Amino acid sequence: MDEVRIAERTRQLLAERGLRLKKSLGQHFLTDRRILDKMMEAAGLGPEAGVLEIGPGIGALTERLAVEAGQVVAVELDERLIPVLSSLFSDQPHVRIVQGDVMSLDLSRLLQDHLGDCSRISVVANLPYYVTTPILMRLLEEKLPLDRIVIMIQKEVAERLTASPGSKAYGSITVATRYYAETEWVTKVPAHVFVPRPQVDSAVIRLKIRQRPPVEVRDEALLFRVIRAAFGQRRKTLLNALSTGAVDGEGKETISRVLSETGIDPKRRGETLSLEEFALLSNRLHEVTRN
Ligand SMILES: C[S@@+](CC[C@H](N)C(=O)[O-])C[C@H]1O[C@@H](n2cnc3c(N)ncnc32)[C@H](O)[C@@H]1O
Repeated sequence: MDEVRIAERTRQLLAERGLRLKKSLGQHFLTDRRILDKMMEAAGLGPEAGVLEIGPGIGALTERLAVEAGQVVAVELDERLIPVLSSLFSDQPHVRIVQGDVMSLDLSRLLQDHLGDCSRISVVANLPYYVTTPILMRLLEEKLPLDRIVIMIQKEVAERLTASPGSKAYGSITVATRYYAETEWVTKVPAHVFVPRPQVDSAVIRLKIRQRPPVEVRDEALLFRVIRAAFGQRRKTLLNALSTGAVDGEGKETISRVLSETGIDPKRRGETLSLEEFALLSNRLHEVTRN
């Protein structure tokens, strides 16, 4: 089906059910088959693969996942969409629809209950934009048994997640994400392929979850505090940004010593540091402040 026909079908389905879309829930439905093709290619599914979809809407992506994956569990917050989804997949027992908020559900349990028999599990989703970052950080920080995450998100956020050190888009979320996953750009998605059309462009990115972090870190929580502090005051030098007490109350003297011992120029700005340098810094800080 081409884009215009899918868009028509989407509008018709919504009209038949008397559904008015909720902007507050980020309800923009995808109508472009070629974008779905690219998402499927990036996800590399198969009969042994299980998929968690977040926000199935009226099932544009779910229909493709049902064909390409062995098991699918799709979590939708909007109760009004559940009957639409249930009737669409009533004869496909390998697709389970769960009503709930992905931010409060027990995801580890959900994956175990529905996808426990799959040899690998991916998240594939066109995420609601108002809650993209919290969802992504939850998926990563909980260390769920995931292999890949293929998500459509706001283009600016995709640029942040795939940015290089020193670039304008590089931020604390770039570094934090890199600790858990290898992040790649898949494709840009123009606003006109959605019904209704959002105000911003989107993009699809892929995260390959790492078996183990690429750097050795003594204290993960401290690493993330250092990253947040360094980016919290982007205009300041590293020495000044980290000496405001934001990292465990440490003052200028300790921070200066740690920077000199790790060979990191105190005049650099936080946004130029790589994950490896943040790890070096937080490990040294851990040693110095522990003794
Ligand atoms: C951008 S739409 C994607 C719809 C569909 N997957 C598509 O591609 O056409 C996001 C969907 O996420 C749902 N949603 C919003 N917040 C949610 C949450 N906290 N938990 C689960 N689903 C949510 C919305 O109701 C909406 O259906």
